[in-house]
Amino acid sequence: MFLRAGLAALSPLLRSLRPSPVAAMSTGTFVVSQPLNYRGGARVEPADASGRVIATFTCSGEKEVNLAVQNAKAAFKIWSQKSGMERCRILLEAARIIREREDEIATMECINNGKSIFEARLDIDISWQCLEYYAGLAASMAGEHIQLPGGSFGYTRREPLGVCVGIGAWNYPFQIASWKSAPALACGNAMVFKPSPFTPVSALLLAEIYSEAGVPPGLFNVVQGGAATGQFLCQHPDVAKVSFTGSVPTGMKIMEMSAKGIKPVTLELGGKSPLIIFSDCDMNNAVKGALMANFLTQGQVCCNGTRVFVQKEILDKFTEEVVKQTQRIKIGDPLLEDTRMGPLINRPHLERVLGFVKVAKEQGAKVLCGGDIYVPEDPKLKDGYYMRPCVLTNCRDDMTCVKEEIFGPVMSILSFDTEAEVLERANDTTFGLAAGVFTRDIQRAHRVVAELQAGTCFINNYNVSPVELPFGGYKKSGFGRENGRVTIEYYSQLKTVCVEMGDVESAF
Ligand SMILES: NC(=O)C1=CN([C@@H]2O[C@H](COP(=O)(O)OP(=O)(O)OC[C@H]3O[C@@H](n4cnc5c(N)ncnc54)[C@H](O)[C@@H]3O)[C@@H](O)[C@H]2O)C=CC1
Ligand SMILES: C[N+](C)(C)CCCC(=O)O
Repeated sequence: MFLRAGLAALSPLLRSLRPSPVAAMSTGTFVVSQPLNYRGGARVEPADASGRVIATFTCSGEKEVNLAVQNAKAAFKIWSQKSGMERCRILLEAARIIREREDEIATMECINNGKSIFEARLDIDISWQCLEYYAGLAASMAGEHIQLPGGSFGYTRREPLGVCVGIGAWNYPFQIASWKSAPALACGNAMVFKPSPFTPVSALLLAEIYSEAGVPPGLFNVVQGGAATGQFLCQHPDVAKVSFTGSVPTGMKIMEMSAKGIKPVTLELGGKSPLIIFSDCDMNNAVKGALMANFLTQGQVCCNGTRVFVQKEILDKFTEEVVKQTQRIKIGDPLLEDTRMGPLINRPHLERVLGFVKVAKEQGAKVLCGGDIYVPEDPKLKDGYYMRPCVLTNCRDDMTCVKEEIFGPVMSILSFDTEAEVLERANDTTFGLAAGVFTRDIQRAHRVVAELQAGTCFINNYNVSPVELPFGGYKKSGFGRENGRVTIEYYSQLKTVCVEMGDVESAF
């Protein structure tokens, strides 16, 4: 059931883990027959005899989760003893292999998720850059030395946490596995990663690449499954930390389970981010920014700027240009070079997104383009989950399409008069993942982002993600950060060592 959904754009079947070379037209079929768990440095079938079979993979149960954690514990003993430089070399080698195999991995990701091959390549670039970045930081992880009276002193050691769990969403499968594992491994941890059951195949490639690069067997393991498998992982007593990307309701459950074991969590959850376009913006860039903020990965992006606030003076011109460019987006077979939008992740999600458009119309919004099913000319793709990207206008702040995360290609345009007014409206949400502002006035740009309640803000661009910059949310969009130097702190702990150089002055 799950797997069919993830690959439905091309075929419900999976044939071989290595995709056949892609010519001008997609073959439309893809079948995986190799095991999709990775434990102790090799592909394995889950040990659970009674596991529930979903398409071609078996959900991992408690026994398999235990085995994966045991393998990770054993590898942690070896890995955590290595110097930062040793870890750096291996991570750099893994980054090099990803780069070398970029086309193969991108093709796999495209089939895995349905995003265009063009975008999948960008995801793979960001992934190897993330490994390179944390490889570079591995050797500089250090504590401090603190002088105390009488020649005594203290020092701190930055130590790994142990076995970390990564639980991924389906929108950026390979990238999420990289964003979680690269800092974890750089800090000396081991990881058990559970991909979304909708996109199970690409994390395995990362596991094999880590092994090929020289990590000890068991350092990075993949267990397949859904909520039940995720729960076994979160509740496992030997798991030291959970890093999660997904929806707010699941994030709450993860936090609850982790609380019982006093485990730190990183939560990268959803959003309903504002993008504010002032009348003094560079119009071309603002229009491009609005498309970047809404239509990557078929709009299924947590940090998308889906509430586009446009200052009244330029509303008509901006809207006209956005609609023109949205209508030009090439939808279709994601494996073709000129495609920019593939299918949504599965049928229920497509119906959910179309449902949001329907409600928007009922509540008075006007559909300027798209918002309906798209049937590609290629007969092999006619049952795919395609929809045309949608631009809504006449929106009000109280409409469902403006309040709730749609997670699809639906942009809501709202108009505003003043800076103070737009700030209040932009912040009037329980989410706080990202926000953006387009203006030529630099004072205003910085003043506005200082007031925006969001963990990641963009000035005069949107949805770029250099790995050097921390990424994460405020409010219900979660906490903890991914990427950037700060993430080292989320995958390590500080030990204080107090050293006495004199005699013990006893109170007794
Ligand atoms: N922040 C983001 O990037 C994402 C947000 N979403 C939002 O969530 C909605 C639903 O998408 P889903 O894939 O169903 O997200 P989800 O939050 O249910 O699942 C994300 C991951 O958590 C796992 N999981 C689910 N329940 C769990 C539990 N009780 N314990 C441990 N792990 C558990 C899933 O198997 C998956 O690997 C989307 O429509 C979208 O609104 C979805 C994907 C990514
Ligand atoms: C790469 N980027 C910034 C477009 C999205 C990354 C966050 C996500 O997992 O949705």
